[in-house]
Amino acid sequence: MKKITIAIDGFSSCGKSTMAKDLAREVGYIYIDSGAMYRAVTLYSIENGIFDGNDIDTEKLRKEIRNIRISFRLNPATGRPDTYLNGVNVENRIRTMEVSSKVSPISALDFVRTEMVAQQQAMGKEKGIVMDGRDIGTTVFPEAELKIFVTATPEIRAQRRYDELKAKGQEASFDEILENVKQRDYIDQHRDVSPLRKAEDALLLDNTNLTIEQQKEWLFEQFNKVSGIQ
Ligand SMILES: Nc1ncnc2c1ncn2[C@@H]1O[C@H](COP(=O)(O)OP(=O)(O)O)[C@@H](O)[C@H]1O
Ligand SMILES: Nc1ccn([C@@H]2O[C@H](COP(=O)(O)OP(=O)(O)O)[C@@H](O)[C@H]2O)c(=O)n1
Repeated sequence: MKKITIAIDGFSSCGKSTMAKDLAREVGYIYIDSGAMYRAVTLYSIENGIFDGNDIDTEKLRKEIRNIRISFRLNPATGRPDTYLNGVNVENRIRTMEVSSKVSPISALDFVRTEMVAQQQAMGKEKGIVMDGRDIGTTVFPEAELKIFVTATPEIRAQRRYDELKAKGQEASFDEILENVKQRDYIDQHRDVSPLRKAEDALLLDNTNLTIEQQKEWLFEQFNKVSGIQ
């Protein structure tokens, strides 16, 4: 069967990467978490003096962006890819609230997006890829054969992220997470470059009332329909 490209976009913390990873593993495709790439650039910026409070030294980041190398390697213990920043595993460090609170302004910078989109398109050259993010169906792979746009209520999304952080033993406040989810949605939807929006040809999935298993089944059905006619 011919390999296709699958783009999964949508709002923060609604389950995009969970369904994308499951599908990729099942059908033997590559999975790329594009949000992890923006999070890695944000971590780099925090650790390299690019932030002064919430102010970003954009000129410094512009000079350094080409030296920020992001890659993914399978973690045999979890069976999932870990994110590497310049060769160092940063999977846990990119998931903190500090990174979450700074990632959307970094992602709004045009030169950051140009670099990340180029890296993402190179990763998907051979097809057989599932990528999730905010602009995959609109900008990174506008020709993707299967496009999904996922949403759920902000409260449900915040609860899911809260449960996840708690399960990992991280300090978390539900109110702070809800505020962050809403703030990121707003910035992501209103930025000038590649704002978060549903591609016209994307299928809409509201998974507020779906379990992980139900949404996985739904995605498989869509995959089988589309890949069957390629
Ligand atoms: N349908 C669902 N019901 C309950 N929890 C879910 C569902 N889908 C995903 N989750 C959980 O919600 C959290 C956020 O999911 P994730 O896939 O990381 O979202 P996203 O990639 O959209 O930010 C994870 O802890 C995941 O296990
Ligand atoms: N393709 C993408 C993916 C993420 N992002 C940015 O990166 C942030 C983190 O993405 P993420 O997918 O890790 O977000 P979560 O919903 O998983 O928390 C988003 O809020 C966006 O600001 C983006 O701009 N474009």
